[in-house]
Amino acid sequence: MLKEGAVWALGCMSGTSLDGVDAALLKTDGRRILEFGEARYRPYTEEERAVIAQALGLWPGFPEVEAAAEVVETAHAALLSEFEDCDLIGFHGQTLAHDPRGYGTHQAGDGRVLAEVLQRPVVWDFRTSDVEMGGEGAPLAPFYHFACAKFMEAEGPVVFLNLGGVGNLTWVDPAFEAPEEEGALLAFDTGPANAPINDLVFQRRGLPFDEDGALAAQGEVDEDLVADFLEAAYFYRMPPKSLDRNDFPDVLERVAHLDDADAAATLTAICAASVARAMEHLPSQPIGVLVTGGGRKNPTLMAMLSVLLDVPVRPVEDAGFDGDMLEAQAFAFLAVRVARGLPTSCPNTTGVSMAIGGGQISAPEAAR
Ligand SMILES: Nc1ncnc2c1ncn2[C@@H]1O[C@H](COP(=O)(O)OP(=O)(O)OP(=O)(O)O)[C@@H](O)[C@H]1O
Ligand SMILES: CC(=O)N[C@H]1[C@@H]2OC[C@@H](O2)[C@@H](O)[C@@H]1O[C@H](C)C(=O)O
Repeated sequence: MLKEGAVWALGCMSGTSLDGVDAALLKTDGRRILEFGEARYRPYTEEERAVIAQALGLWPGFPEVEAAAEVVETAHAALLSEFEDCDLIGFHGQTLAHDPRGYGTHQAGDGRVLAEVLQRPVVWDFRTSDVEMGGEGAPLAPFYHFACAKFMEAEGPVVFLNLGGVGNLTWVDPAFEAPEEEGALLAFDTGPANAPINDLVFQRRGLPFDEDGALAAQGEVDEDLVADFLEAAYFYRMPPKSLDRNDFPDVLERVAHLDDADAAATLTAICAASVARAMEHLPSQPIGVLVTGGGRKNPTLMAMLSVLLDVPVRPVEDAGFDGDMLEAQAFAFLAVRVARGLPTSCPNTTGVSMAIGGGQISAPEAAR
């Protein structure tokens, strides 16, 4: 179905912080990054965000989930139709609930709908088969991080740290040759990242996030509270492991007695400390940590990470990448891998029993 060699894939991601949809074009053969293309962002309107938020934690069958799926499909169709052309679309959708050891994982949005609207083949539902095969279903960006490490010609193991609503990291050793699933990677979710900070400043100040970490910078960290938080069982589990956005439901209650600035500082420190704890699991010390996702724009968080980690902490821009679009590019890359029958996860990235390729491919009816 897909032509041979390198193709232009359009990847899109609607992340756990519910801010909007990122979409980016990537030229790739599913193994290497050949060229970066146009990228665009479409924020959700307040109404759209509210519809999605209503469905968080719910599973298919609830009317809230159907309503959220419609919002997700409409927003993606509007954004993706602004792009000139592509060979294939990688559509992540919006995670509403993630419980790999229980109910499974669910990303709202139907790839078949997008294939019809956009008249392009769409790869979607990337996580289900990994969970069915015993994996965590997340994180899935690691195979793309491997390609990024090769692209930047990293001189040793590097860590890609994504600070979105939830944090996740990939340790990758670019010295390995493909097949990369045989040891070049270790990946897992680190802990809560921006989601609790956003929730706090929204509750207390009606703001969407702590811009530039300004509020946290004025506060004092309650170190006992941070240490106590890190006693949660999740931080003692060996990776691979993954989180749902709401896996720490009491995190805001824990800071309820603190004033706004101290609470923001303490939640920011919880994010940094959980990353530091995660680094203890790595096979070897990386030469640096490259930070992607919105958290890299929070100088207070970046400063805390620099203090806690023994290696340089830099935004991915320092290595030539676009930290707002890395995840969208990852799903472009993964879409091509799915179409080519290449694996998208392996035991060291999701804990799946063997390297497997997830995802469904839906072609528009006229092309079938
Ligand atoms: N200037 C800034 N100062 C502080 N925080 C910021 C800034 N810009 C973005 N952020 C934070 O980054 C968040 C968005 O990050 P991002 O877009 O990486 O999340 P996401 O992709 O939805 O999440 P995930 O990777 O978990 O799916 C915002 O909600 C906010 O908390
Ligand atoms: C289930 C799910 O959607 N997980 C997301 C979420 O957001 C960050 C972290 O938790 C990561 O595990 C994952 O996203 C990235 C893109 C991934 O799969 O690599």
